[in-house]
Amino acid sequence: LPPGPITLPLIGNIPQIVYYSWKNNGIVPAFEYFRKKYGNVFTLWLGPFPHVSIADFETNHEVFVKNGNRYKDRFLSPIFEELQEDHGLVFANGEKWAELRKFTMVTFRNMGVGNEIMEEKIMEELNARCTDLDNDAVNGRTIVEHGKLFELMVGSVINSLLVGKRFGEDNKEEFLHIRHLIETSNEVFTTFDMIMPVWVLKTFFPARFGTAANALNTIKDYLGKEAEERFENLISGKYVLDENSPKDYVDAFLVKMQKEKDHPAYTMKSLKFVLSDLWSAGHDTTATTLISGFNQFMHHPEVARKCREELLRLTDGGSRPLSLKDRAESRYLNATIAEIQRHASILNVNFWKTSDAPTKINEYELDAGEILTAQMSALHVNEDIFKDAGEFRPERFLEDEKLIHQLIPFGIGKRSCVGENLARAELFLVFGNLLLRYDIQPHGKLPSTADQLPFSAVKIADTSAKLEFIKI
Ligand code: HEM
Repeated sequence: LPPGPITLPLIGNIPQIVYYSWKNNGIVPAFEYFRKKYGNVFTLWLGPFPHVSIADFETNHEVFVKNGNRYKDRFLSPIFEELQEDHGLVFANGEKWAELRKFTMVTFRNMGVGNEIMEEKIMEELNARCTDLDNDAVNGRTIVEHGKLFELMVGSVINSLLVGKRFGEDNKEEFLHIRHLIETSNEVFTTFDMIMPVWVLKTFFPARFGTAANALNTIKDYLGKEAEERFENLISGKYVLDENSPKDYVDAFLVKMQKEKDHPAYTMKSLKFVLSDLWSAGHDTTATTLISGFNQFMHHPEVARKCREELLRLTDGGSRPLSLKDRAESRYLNATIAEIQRHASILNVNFWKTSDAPTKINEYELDAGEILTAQMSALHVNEDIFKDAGEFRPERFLEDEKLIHQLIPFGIGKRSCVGENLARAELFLVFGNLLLRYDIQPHGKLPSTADQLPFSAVKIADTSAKLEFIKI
């Protein structure tokens, strides 16, 4: 195995991980400490299990892209293996997962490239939120809790793309209910539940196991109810599918279901799991990136100003909205979004992958079944790649145009993000058009740009401050 700290019997490197996380104030700085000491590929033992982290681009590319077929399996925690029954996209492996991943990517691509549904839905949502902001303005200023604004906006876009319904004033409660279900489920699943064998949970903690199972089923059933209704209407002839132009993800899935009647991936049960995964994986990630970005702008108004200058130039002084067609020419905005994503690096600890055959990484020969991961957050603070990594400086991507290829906020290889195209479109259109329409300033205290949960697996942005949106 690649080098790492000295391991102790049974507890492995847990004492060192805890100590260096505490000393450096977070898991990511602890990873950077280990990387500097042991190299870009290092092993940490979680109890009796070794984990190999890869924190540079070249090795990640070699392992997860060039030899990607060997690393397509996600390491699944026993409770997820039991509850997901190999359904869905995030906590599943095998042929059904591969088929659904391909279908989802093609469907999103068709929505984006073929007929621009994606851009239309994002802009419809953005325009509706801007109308609300303008209606609430007092003396041209609207005070906004930006955490809530972006959570609702992103939730609306996903819901609209998946089941064709955005959240307006009349059905905002539905959004809050979905948020509540996802938050409850996040609270229910602790590290303890993730590592315990299912028989232990079922035998000694049956109530706890029941609560976890219930939380997952409730989300799935709630998010799947629109699809269920549509399916029933389709069977009874009340709903007619347009095969050539499905209006959302559920339509596309139902078309496929009719064509592939015997395929185990295309069933109503499978659809419910997929909808739930797309919602959960696509919501917090995108909303957190938007919130982190605006928090950065409050500390770096000169960056917001430079983006605006570029956008005004591209849109003839703001006489039209920014569109995805402007992407190639928005060099400064693209560099800024890259720097926002580098700092926002959603996962402090990336999902683990297992290899299905013995492999060689650099000079190390790894057995089949070893656990590996592209440790993205560690890569994004790797000083050998991103000099002065703690600084927020979009210019770094303009000074060295190849640098952007070393940034992997959506992961790398066969398990990289399925929603990357959608997320990139959302980030570009929302950041760009809001900067074009509003001068945005802090209201009261400045939001923090630091991760609010540096000891957890997922990053959380500061949503406690308020912002002022001043129409330009
Ligand atoms: C800025 C926004 C987003 C970021 C930073 C992000 C990041 C990621 C990352 C890091 C992974 C795991 C990669 C790995 O295991 O190595 C992932 C997986 C995934 N993401 Fe995203 N994501 C974003 C938005 C979305 C959206 C909008 C959707 C869908 C609507 C989505 C759906 C998924 C799914 C389904 C997976 C699992 C893919 C698989 O295992 O095959 N994500 N994402």
